[in-house]
Amino acid sequence: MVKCYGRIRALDGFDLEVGAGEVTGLIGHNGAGKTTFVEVVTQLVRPDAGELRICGSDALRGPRSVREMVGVCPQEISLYRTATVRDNLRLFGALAGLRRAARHEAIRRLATELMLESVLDRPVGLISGGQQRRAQAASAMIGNPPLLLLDEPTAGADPQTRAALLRSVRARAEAGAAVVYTTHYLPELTDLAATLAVVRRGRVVARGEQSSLLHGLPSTVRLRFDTSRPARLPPELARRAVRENDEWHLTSLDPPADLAALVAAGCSPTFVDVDRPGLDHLFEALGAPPAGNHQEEARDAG
Ligand SMILES: Nc1ncnc2c1ncn2[C@@H]1O[C@H](COP(=O)(O)OP(=O)(O)OP(=O)(O)O)[C@@H](O)[C@H]1O
Repeated sequence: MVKCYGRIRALDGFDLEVGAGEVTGLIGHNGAGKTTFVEVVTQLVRPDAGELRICGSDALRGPRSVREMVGVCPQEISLYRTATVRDNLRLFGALAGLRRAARHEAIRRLATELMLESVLDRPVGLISGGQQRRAQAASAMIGNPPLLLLDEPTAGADPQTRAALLRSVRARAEAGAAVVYTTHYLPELTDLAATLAVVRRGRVVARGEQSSLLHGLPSTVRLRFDTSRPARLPPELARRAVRENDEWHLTSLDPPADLAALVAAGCSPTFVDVDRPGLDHLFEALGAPPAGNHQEEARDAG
């Protein structure tokens, strides 16, 4: 798929397939093209080239019913602020083709699932940001669409809101929905057992299970030693270690082996913790520019 804005190639050969029941984490730096992809799938933006298939049907040229197969939770809250949460959900339920009784039941179920019962009859503009996020997610899920697109649904959410949203997303995937989940936060994708699609400069540059994409990337082993005696790391480890205040940070592909080597050299730490490789390591390994580098992305695209 291709989408250009003047000289910027926001999508430049973007190719992604997500199976029923699969949660795919769409990750990438700011400006990589994630939101543009979501906008194309929800038909807010028309691509310059490419095709979009939803449940096997051509969504760009097909009937409206194909477009109704997508539930979307955009980055910005897009509910009617003066209407109550219940009325918003009724409207989205009707748009998704639910009849009155089914709508009523779906609102009851989602309100429980997303902890919205106490605010159902309050105007959206008067509830908290976290409650608005949950209401937004409920509006995307109400018709049980086979494809769910969630663009940073937990941005700014407190732990309780985050947990409720993640539970709901998992339940939708277990019920068979294909879910595309955009986030800058890898632990959420671990909680969702999501596969990853790493986006860079308008295309998917890495795709697969988290474990396989993170395999072979180094961990950081954090070590502290008895402050009364100077730590003497074996030279092979010292080359890979940096000191930060009272901690040593050791880059390691095999933390157990490195710890064994430390102890064998008579250098026993008083504290050990291992930071597993995360998104930063993955981006680094893929050679992406530093986070938030809009200008570089835009310039390189031009
Ligand atoms: N309407 C538009 N007009 C011009 N350029 C645009 C428009 N929308 C997006 N772009 C450009 O397209 C590129 C991709 O933007 P997009 O918003 O898809 O990135 P993103 O991966 O969603 O970023 P973020 O993580 O910041 O949300 C960027 O260079 C952006 O500036």
